[in-house]
Amino acid sequence: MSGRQDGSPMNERRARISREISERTGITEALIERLVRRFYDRVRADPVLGPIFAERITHWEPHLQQMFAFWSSVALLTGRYHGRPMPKHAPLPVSAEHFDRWLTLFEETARELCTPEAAAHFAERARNIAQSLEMGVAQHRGILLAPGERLGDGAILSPEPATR
Ligand code: HEM
Repeated sequence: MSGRQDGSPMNERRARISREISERTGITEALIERLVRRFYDRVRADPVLGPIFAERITHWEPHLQQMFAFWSSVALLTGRYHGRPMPKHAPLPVSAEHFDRWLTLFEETARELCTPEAAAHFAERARNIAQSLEMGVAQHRGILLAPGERLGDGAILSPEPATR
C-alpha cells in the first residue's frame, strides 16, 4: 500500500477526479462502507453464496476493509486498492448461477441505499468485473468463453437465441 497523499500533481488530479465523480453520483466513502457491509450481510445469509464465503473467510473485518478500498478504487478511482482479485476467484467452485446471484444481491442492496444514478454506477462496474472474473474461472478450468457464453457446472452455457 502506498497510501501517501502528498500534494503532487498526480495526487491532486486524482483527488479532483474522485471529487467530481462523488459530486455527480452522490457516492462517498461512507456510502461505500454502508453498501459493502449490508451486501456482505446478505451474502453470508444466502444459501448459494454463504457457504462458499464461510469456508474461506473466518475474519470478516479485514475482508470488509479490503472491499471498502476496492470499491473506492473502482467507483471513485481513488487508487486505494492494490490487490489482485483474479487469482483469488479463479479456483473457486463457482459458475454462472453464483455470479448472477452475487450481482442480484449487490444490485438490490445498491438500489436500496443509493440514488438511482449511484446504483447504476456501481452496477455497471460490478457487471463488467463479474464477467471478467467468470471468464477467469472458466480459463482456470481450461474453458475459453466466447462473448455472451456463460460458465455452467464444468461446461459452457450457450447464449440464448435472440427472441424477436
Ligand atoms: C461468484 C461470485 C463470487 C464469490 C463466490 C466470491 C468469493 C470471494 C472470496 C471467498 C473471497 C476471499 C478470497 C480470499 O481471501 O482467499 C473474495 C475476495 C474478493 N472478491 Fe469476490 N467473489 C465473487 C464475486 C466477486 C465480484 C463480482 C467482485 C467484484 C465486483 C469480487 C471482488 C472481490 C475482491 C476485490 C476480493 C478481495 C481480493 C483480494 O485482494 O484479496 N468478487 N471473493
